[in-house]
Amino acid sequence: MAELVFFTGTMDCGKSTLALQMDHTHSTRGRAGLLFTKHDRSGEAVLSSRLGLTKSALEVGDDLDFWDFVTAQVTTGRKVDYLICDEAQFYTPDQVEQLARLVDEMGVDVFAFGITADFRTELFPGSRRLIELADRTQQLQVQALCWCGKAATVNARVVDGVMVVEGEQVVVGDVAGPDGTTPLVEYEMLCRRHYMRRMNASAARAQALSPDVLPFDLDLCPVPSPPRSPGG
Ligand SMILES: Nc1ncnc2c1ncn2[C@@H]1O[C@H](COP(=O)(O)OP(=O)(O)O)[C@@H](O)[C@H]1O
Ligand SMILES: Cc1cn([C@H]2C[C@H](O)[C@@H](COP(=O)(O)O)O2)c(=O)[nH]c1=O
Repeated sequence: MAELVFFTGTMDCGKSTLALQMDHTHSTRGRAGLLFTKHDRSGEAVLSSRLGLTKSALEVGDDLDFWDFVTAQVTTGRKVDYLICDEAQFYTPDQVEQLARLVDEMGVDVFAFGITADFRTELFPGSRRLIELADRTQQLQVQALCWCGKAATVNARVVDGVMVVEGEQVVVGDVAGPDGTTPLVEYEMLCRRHYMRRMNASAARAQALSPDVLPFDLDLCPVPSPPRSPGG
């Protein structure tokens, strides 16, 4: 029975690696698949893992109709057993519905990979529809960690070193601005507590070094006595 599965987790938890592994596993058993991605950080029409593996893929534009595309392929004699859909948070809800239809009416397995929520902790529209429609939503096993050591659950956006909670929903990560310089937009995975306190790693370091927050318990931190005057 074909399935629509949504593999999810924070950024940097191994989703694209798993996407490439699943493609490998299925294709080496003679199954025919198509790979799709959208706004991969390595560029257009490529599915890349931080572990270094990359594979060419079809870039998903907002006007792509998965149903029309795949049924056209099948009509011309191409076998399509499964789809690998990376960065699926960026797909439109309509596209997610087309994927579900391919599962139900064409028996095509759809393996979708993506983050659920943006840097404001709001669901991406594509991810919301996937959660609503998937046969299974599976959390990846390798969790990213917050700087404090706890499991990270939130993708925070950091612009020029400072965590922000306002801005465009879609900004591909780890890129300099259009002029190639600033602002540098990065993402940092945080636990909820530190996200709520707006405390990413550099803010925590700055606070630890600040004299304003040095401990003020006299037993733990005695005030040094003034120097004794000679002969006094
Ligand atoms: N040099 C490395 N050695 C081992 N694992 C690495 C290395 N660099 C990144 N990783 C692992 O790669 C995973 C991120 O891979 P990727 O598939 O690109 O993530 P995602 O698609 O979820 O953003 C993380 O689990 C990270 O621990
Ligand atoms: C939180 C958040 C992320 N993005 C972008 C940044 C990356 O390009 C992708 C996630 O890719 P990954 O393979 O899971 O690392 O999403 C964004 O555009 N907006 C956000 O709020």
